[in-house]
Order: sequence, then C-alpha cells, then structure tokens
Amino acid sequence: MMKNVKLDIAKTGIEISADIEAKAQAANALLHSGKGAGNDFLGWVHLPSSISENEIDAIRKEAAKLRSKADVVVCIGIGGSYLGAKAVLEAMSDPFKLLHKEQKDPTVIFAGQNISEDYTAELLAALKEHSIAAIVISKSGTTTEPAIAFRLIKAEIEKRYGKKEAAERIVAITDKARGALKTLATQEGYPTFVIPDDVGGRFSVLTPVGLLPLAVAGVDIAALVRGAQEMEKATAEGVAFKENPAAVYAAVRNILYNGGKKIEILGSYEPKLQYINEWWKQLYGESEGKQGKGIFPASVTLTADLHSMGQYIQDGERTLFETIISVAKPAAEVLIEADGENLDGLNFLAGKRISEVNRMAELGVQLAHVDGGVPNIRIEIPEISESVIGGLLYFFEKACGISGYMLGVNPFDQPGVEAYKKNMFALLDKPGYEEASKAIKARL
Ligand SMILES: O=P(O)(O)OC[C@H]1O[C@H](O)[C@H](O)[C@@H](O)[C@@H]1O
Repeated sequence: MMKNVKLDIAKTGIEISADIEAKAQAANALLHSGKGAGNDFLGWVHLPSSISENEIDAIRKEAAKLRSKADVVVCIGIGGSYLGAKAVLEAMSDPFKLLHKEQKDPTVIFAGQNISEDYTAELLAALKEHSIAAIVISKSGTTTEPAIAFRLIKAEIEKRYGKKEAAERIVAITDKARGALKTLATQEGYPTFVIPDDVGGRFSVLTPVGLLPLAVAGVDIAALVRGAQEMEKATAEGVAFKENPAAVYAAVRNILYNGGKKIEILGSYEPKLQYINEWWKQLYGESEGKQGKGIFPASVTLTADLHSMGQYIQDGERTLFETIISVAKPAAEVLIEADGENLDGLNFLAGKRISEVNRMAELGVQLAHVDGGVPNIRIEIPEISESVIGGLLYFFEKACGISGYMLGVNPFDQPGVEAYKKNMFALLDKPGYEEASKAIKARL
C-alpha cells in the first residue's frame, strides 16, 4: 500500500523499547476491543470504513442544493463542530481565491466560533451583498457561541427569503434526539444530518459535520474518506508496530513526555496546513490535558514563525519537541530567475524552485533544533490532496486514542471545559444559576 503518512523518528534520538512498543500495541488493541475508558465514544475508530455511498450521496445532494441557492454559505459551529471543516477547507483552498474574478464554488465562511460583536457585525454587513445559506452544527445543540450566531443568521435569512424558503437554505447537523438545536430544526422543518452518539466532536470531521461544509465548498469528500479508509487499515489492530505510524507516533510522544518534554509544537512549511494545527490542538489538548497530565499542544507555521518563535524554540526552556508535517511535492512550480544586476545577491538561487529553498530551510531548521535539544518528529505526506489529508486526519485521531490510553487518561471526555461555562452563565444570570450568580459576582 502506498504510504500517505511516513513517520521519521530518527531525529528524536529515541529507540523505542520492547516495553513501550507492547504498551502502544496494547493501547491500540484496547481501542479496538472497546473495553477502555470512554468506550461509548469509539464510533470514530471504524468511521471511515462504515461511511456508505448512500451517505456520501445524501451529503452531496444537500450540498448541491445549497450551492445552487447561495454564493456564500455560513457554517456555524465551534470546537469540533468547526475546526475539521475549517482545517480541510484551508488545506484544499487557494488562499487567494477571493481575488479571482470568477468564483466557481460558493464561499464557505465560519461563524459561531467566537462571541465578538465586531466579527458578527462585519459578517452580517458583508452578507448583505450576497445570496446566503447556512449550516448550523452543534453536537450537544446547546453550545452558546454558535447558538447566538445562528439566531442572528436565521433571522437574516428569514427576513430576506421568508420562513418557507429559509427551510431550504438552512441545514442543521446535531444529535439525533437531544438538544435545543434538534428541537428547533424539527419545528422549523430544516433538513438535518445526525452526529452519531458515539463520535465526540473533536473526532467528527469525517461525519456530516466536516463533510457537508466541505462538499458545499467543492472539496472531493469521497477522496477524503477514501484516504481515511486506507489509514484505518494501516493503523488497525494486528498491524505490526513498526508498520503502524499511529502506534509509533504515540509511543515516541509518550517517551518524550516522560523524559520531560511537556510541549509539542506541530508545524509545517505550507501555510495552507495552519488550521490542521488548530484542529490537532483541540484533538490532543482535550483528549490528553486532564488530571494534571498531558503534553501541551502548540503550533507554528514556517518559515514565518522562525522569525518570531524561532529564538525560543532554539534556545528557551528545554521542554519542547516538535513534529513537522513535511509535504514532499508542491502542486505548482515557480522558479527563481537570474537577475543581471544581482543587487539583492540572490543569484546563487537562480534556476532553483522555491520549494528547494523551502526544503533546505526545513532541513537546516531540523538540524539546528535537534542541536539545540529539541527532538524532531517528521511526518512526510506526498502532497496536499483530499485523500492524503483524509489519511492524515485519521492518523492523528488513531494516534491520539493510543496516546491517551498510554498516558492513562480517558481520551474521550472533556470535563474541564465546563468550568468557564458555569461562570459565564452565572455572570449572565441564566435561569437556574441564581445561587452561582450571587457567589461569583461577590468575587468580582
Ligand atoms: O458541537 P457542540 O456540542 O456545539 O460542541 C462544540 C465544542 O464545545 C465544547 O465545549 C467542547 O469542549 C468541544 O469538545 C466541542 O467540540
């Protein structure tokens, strides 16, 4: 099988012991047996292979409808109901798309991932110039940020097109039975897609949560799923440890963490992958950061951040390791031309592709950081395409499950996220929070 994720751990200087190897294999087996902590949230393990063509067709059909009606589709959600679609969309998009006069696909934009009044005002103002539709996504159906954004976007759509047509322009993705969004969608007659009970938000990119917005934007979701299916096989129980990149990645992280490397920096030399970092941060941060434990997931985009974070990485506290997603083949070719005057002194690069310079930057940085005491894990992917990205996402998910079990936590809950919510509701006098309101206001 062609390897879409090649893991190179040589520059960590780590030899994985038989003991750690066995631990990683056992953690993978535990995911497959469904007997570990959080085992009612393991639906993602076999998600790629269980997506049917009918499901893909239904998503594509709904996407085609939204595409025919709107030139801007607002995708409303936060956390796992936002980052997967955003990450893949950025990875697959021309960053200068909006500068082109012809737009062949609708523009998918995001809302509900903040509570900024200015963001909201500017969004609503910009929408005035476009035909619009919306996808509202919330697994719980009760998350405040997207609920506020949706209330405003729903009102705008209804005002413009009427209630009946609003039900043709709004799609809800939520739990099959529970939550305010489910009730609302049923009442308003919105087409609805279900987030399976056993798939947590941060593992939901390959459900309609990620697939519908991506299909609307013109991303080949079948190829995305295909790539994930291949990775599901490549990381399955029974695959030899050394052949299973997810097991090896989890094992190396575990060793690094126990050796005092508390922070992992994910980076890439392709700015399109920036939001893959953001998606990965939620995946690993919420899965492992609990009970006073867990690697802190950080990220950089290179070479930009060498000029801001480079000093620290090279020379600051030695609690870091880095993981670099390295793209073997750029899609385009741009050569650096010779210049007769050579005023900028760059003629030594004449005739070279930009990617050659980028590659040498990557290799140079890798050795510099290793010399500075920052172990380096390299994840090579052949190119940025839907199937490769699908594989990469599943690779990270599988490794996260294994890693969480190796760490000894339940990787599938996030109890710590509730603390701020309680305080916010108390401060906002939400009914039911009367006592908490009094208590918290006294502390201000
Ligand atoms: O999809 P939702 O239920 O709206 O949740 C959106 C996000 O918010 C929560 O607070 C969780 O910490 C995340 O894991 C989740 O992805």
